[in-house]
Amino acid sequence: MSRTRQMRRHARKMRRNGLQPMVVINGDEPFPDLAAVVLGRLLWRYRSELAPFNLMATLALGGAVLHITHAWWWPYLLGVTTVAAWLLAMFGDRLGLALRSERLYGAALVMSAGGWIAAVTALGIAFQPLPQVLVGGGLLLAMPWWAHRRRRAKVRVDRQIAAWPEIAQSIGLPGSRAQSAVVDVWGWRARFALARGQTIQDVVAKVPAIESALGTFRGAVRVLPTRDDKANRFELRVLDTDPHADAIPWPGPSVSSISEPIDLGPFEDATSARVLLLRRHGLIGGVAGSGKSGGINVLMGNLSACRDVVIWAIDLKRGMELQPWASCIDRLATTPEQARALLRDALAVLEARAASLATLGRRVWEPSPDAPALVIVIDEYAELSDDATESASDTDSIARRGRAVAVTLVAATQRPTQKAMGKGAVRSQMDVRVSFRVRERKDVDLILGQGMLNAGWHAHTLNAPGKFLLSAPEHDVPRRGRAYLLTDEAVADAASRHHGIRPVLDEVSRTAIEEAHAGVQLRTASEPVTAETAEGTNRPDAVLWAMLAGAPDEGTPVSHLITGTGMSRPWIYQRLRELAEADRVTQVSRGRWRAAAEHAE
Ligand SMILES: Nc1ncnc2c1ncn2[C@@H]1O[C@H](COP(=O)(O)OP(=O)(O)OP(=O)(O)O)[C@@H](O)[C@H]1O
Repeated sequence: MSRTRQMRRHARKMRRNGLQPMVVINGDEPFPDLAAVVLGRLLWRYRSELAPFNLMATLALGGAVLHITHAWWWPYLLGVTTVAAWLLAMFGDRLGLALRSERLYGAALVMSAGGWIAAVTALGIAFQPLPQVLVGGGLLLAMPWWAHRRRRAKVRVDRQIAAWPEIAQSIGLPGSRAQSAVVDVWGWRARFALARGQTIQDVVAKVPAIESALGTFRGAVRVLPTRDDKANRFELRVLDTDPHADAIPWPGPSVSSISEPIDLGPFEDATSARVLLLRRHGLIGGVAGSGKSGGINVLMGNLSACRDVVIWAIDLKRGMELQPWASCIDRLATTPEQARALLRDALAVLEARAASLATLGRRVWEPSPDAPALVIVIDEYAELSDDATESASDTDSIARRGRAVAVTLVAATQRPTQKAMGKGAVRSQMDVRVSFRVRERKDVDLILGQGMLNAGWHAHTLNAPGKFLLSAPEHDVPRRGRAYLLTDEAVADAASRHHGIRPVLDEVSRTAIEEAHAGVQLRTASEPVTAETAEGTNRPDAVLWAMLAGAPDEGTPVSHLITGTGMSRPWIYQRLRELAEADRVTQVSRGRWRAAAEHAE
């Protein structure tokens, strides 16, 4: 056995015994052998950084050989390169190039490398200025590679994983080994296999030692069971940055359907706080300034991106909070009367849907763009129960019976006391509870449910706006989350993007509302409604018709129809479409409408 192999065996044995091997150079050992080993190690360790030089060398060698053996191949090489670059630019995301810039870089690299090798195949490696182009172009294209954040993070993780056997040895978990690792926005996570007899509890007990060995900040390491729940596996999450250190900008909607769980923001371990709202009601609580409205913005950003949800909203703070979403809200109530009418209509929808399901022999309403779920968002619920006390029985019925027919209530309030929540059972029907910071310990039980404070749900200790605890059927342990923050621009941008995809209520629900407005459905021309009589009834359809029938020759602008009826733009357009189909209204000019001549007053 050579001396080098003997030394390596010795070093391995020392490592097994928890000792660091030392390199001893003695006179007998040929120096070049050792230098080659060190060089080999360095090349391997820095292989990612050196990849551009590797590629350049491979291209030079490959080109030189091809020129000698297959010089006539150059047109094929060029063709293959062009197709490969195009495929990469179009479908590179399937190969893990998630960003457009990454795909374009990949395509540019393939095109340059392929173009160069085709040129060398045809003309030879010494043809001027091909060698200069290789070096210059290679260095230029290497810059983005060296600068790429995710690549650098991956290299760092690979090195930490490679060092794991030594770390495991020194913290008393010898024999555990890494199986896979991925880099994410906040850091990295890896799956580990444990040695015989070791348990996940052993690893949890070693978390501070792992943090020290990896050189992270305190609290950066989480140890979790793996998805398959195997007793001899664990997942290690390592955070490079504390996800809750700063406000977290909203990355955009996480859903396109109400049947998917909505991402409210990351938990401290950087996993997403995702929660399903379909067939559930939600309660959002917390003191003024704790971030409730921010939480509602995240919900609105996601709900408005769903083609199978119609959003109604009640905002008795004069629509201050929800007004920016008005273009996506099918119906927005900002006065107690409008709120009462809205809830009455929601109950009518609920009952009609229940009857329709019974007729069809179906148990639940499956939301789709043609039969959307109805989500009613109520900002500051206490104001509703103060100013519209008669609505309590409607909200109660919706809370108790809304689930099967996909009519959902989401209520925000500072303190959901029995008084603030009205007399009914609304609070007890809320399956999703989000608690932002509360003032007093006893408020925890008010928002999250009896006994939650003692079970460790300490919402009174949340220390920054937007931080929350989430209780839902799939979230039964207290974990701190931080809601994404939507700036005013993000709200305006999302509202204008989602405005065009908003669905309207289905036929069953619309008919139910119209029937609930008994006596004030759209009148025929023979029984016209005047603006005065219609206003007295506060019925949007009737007001709309009265405004159209009394419109001047140049028509009434849609903006006036919105203000007059108190309804949303989509609602107005839907009605105008229906009336136009029945030849009852005409569009005089862009955005101006009036009743058809024979119906006008
Ligand atoms: N997720 C968040 N991340 C960071 N900062 C936030 C977050 N949510 C809210 N804030 C900050 O806290 C301030 C108050 O938030 P917000 O208006 O949402 O509170 P609120 O609980 O709705 O208060 P109120 O009941 O008075 O309306 C905001 O102006 C914002 O600067």
